Amino acid sequence: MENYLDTLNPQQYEAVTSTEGCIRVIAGAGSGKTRALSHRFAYLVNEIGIMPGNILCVTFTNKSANEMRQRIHNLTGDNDTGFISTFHGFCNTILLEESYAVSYPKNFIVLDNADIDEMLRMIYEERNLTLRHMTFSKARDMIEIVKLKERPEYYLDLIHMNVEQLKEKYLRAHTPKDIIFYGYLYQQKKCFGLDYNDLILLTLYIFENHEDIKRKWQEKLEYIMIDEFQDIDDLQYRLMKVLAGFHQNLFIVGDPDQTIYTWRGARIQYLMDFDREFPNVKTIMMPQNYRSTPEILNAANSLIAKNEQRIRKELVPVCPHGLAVQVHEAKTEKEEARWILQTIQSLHQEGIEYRDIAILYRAHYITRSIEDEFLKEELPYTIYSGVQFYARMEIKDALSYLRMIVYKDDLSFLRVVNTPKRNIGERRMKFLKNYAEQNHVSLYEALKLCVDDDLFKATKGKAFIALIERFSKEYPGQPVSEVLTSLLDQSGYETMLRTEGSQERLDNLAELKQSILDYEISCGEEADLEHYLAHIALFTNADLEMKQNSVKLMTVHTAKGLEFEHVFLIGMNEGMFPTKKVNSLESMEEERRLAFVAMTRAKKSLFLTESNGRNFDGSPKYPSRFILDIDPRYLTFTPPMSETLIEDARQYIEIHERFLRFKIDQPAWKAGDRVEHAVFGPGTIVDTDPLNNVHTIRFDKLNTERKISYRAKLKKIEAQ
Ligand SMILES: Nc1ncnc2c1ncn2[C@@H]1O[C@H](COP(=O)(O)OP(=O)(O)OP(=O)(O)O)[C@@H](O)[C@H]1O
Repeated sequence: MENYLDTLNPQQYEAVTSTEGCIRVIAGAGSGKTRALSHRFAYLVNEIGIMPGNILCVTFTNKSANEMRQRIHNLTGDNDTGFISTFHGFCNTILLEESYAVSYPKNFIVLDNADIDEMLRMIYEERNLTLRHMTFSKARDMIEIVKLKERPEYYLDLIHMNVEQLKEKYLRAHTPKDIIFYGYLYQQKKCFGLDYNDLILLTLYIFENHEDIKRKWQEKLEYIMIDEFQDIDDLQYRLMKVLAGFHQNLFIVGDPDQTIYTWRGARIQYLMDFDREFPNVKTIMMPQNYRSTPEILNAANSLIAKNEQRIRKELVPVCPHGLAVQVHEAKTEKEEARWILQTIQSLHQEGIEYRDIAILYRAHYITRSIEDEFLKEELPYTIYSGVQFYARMEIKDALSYLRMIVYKDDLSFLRVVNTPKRNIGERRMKFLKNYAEQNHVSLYEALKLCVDDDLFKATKGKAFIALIERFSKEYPGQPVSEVLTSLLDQSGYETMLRTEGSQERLDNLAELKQSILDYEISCGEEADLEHYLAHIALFTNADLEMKQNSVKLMTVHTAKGLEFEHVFLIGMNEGMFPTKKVNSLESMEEERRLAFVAMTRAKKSLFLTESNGRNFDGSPKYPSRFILDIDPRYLTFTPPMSETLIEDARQYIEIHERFLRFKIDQPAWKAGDRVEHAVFGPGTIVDTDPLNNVHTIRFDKLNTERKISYRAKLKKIEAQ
């Protein structure tokens, strides 16, 4: 049998066999990072004899964790694949053991967006807020920003305050922002719900305050490996440092050209400064690319070379030659979609499977015209990460039923008690809420205590309680997939969908059951219901298996880490890719890296498409600067682009670049600051919007507020 180590190139081999101390691998796209990581894990286990449970391998998504687990299983033959998870997933695992240290029960709930929305709904209802005050998605963003930036100590409230104290704080809040924020903390504490930030912060808190617990985990983790290190953020970095504090065996892999999460707090500096932060770091470079043809790599290399803030490195092709990268310019968006469809049809006629084709784009809205064409011609396609699969109504309902039989928590109760209808509508629910509040019991307990009252006579409350009690007793030891199947059947949920004729929803449930089966197979013994529920909130749409034989449509962010035989990168117009939102040179460089990530997903062929015409605001459409950045020797244009269009585009891009280069050398103003404007005189900053580079200022002499660009010179008026 071929030794698994023989499949590695010299750099990969070095990375795999350098086990002690701090190792940094700077690797290019498609250079076999995943291969290096999985083989290193296998090497530690097979050759050195390390126990898998003493290795932590951190991946960026659950999907990559699953893939990694599978690969490692194949290499080691061992069912115990140690800790392979995201940072959040790993904190979840730690908290399942240690949450008592912050007085949280073992059955805390990991909240996903839909849970948070459910809480927001309650808060809005209670405090008469409407979506006009803030949409749910803005409220979620606001909560995250407040947690990360404005009140980073918030978690101390969550840990030290009891429900009553948090409720006090919530009731005392009077601005919509405070009401929502404290309402959310109160709701969180009520059901011991934790969101992604809390998972990491609570873990860090426990480590900082409990030396024994910290030491236990540090000693356990003899080897730590981290993938996609270029996208690590502050909290994750802090956590990593603590975890590696004892054995100091840290292996990190990253590609500075693939940082695409700066907007979410990723700091590439951690990768670049790693050798200064840690002792005796060994750096290994992996430039060979095994994925793409030299034609694709030449084009990608010449694009990324345009970034100024960058360490120069080129991807070195290993694959044989293929076709040139094709650029297609269409007259309209509709024609662009039509061309894509026809090209896919002819690829298919040549024997290429639909599943090997991916369409990538910067933002979702662009898929509409593609979908129109595909639907007309019945070309099979799947959109990834549109509405999050796990956020779909029927999926949430099904998971809430599962959660209900384990946790009997209020959130799940609210979702399922009257779905299907059990005649427990608004009035009865209000009664239950009051009762629960006054008697300090959960809603489910309240129903159990009141079900014999007259108010509940005409309901199916009793049957619901019997169902939950029966399943609560019976689920331990049963496979999750079986529990779910009978629960959906006996609760009447599936019948309800069938009566409604919701075939799509039934199909989604079938998909969920399939994903649970896959989960059971990949997790082995750990696959009990509690474990499943503890991890489900961390799953995302991208984690679902991409099984169907259909063309895949997804954003470039979703495509990160994936590869496809044939890639169409579409909507390559100024304002779309790069997006309009770019407002600094740094974010333009991040945008270019994103285009680089997109191009390097392709193995055999790559098509870049764009269209003429006008944008929504009436301005003319230009081809993306990223197309013009690529050395034309590496592109074939079908049809050739008009010289005047290229000229106009270049002019537009030059002006835009000049604007981006314009340095804002102002002190950072904040709301409340008194400033002097050259024309309007003194005023007070009401708000500042760094995304659009604009302040809102109330000038003493004007009746209404003005939006003033960061470009305007302002002088500080010192307080008297
Ligand atoms: N030594 C090797 N010999 C042959 N093929 C290899 C070798 N190393 C990796 N490959 C192949 O190259 C491709 C890319 O590998 P992998 O997905 O591990 O890259 P990556 O560095 O994680 O990519 P990216 O960062 O772009 O997502 C895979 O198809 C893999 O099988």
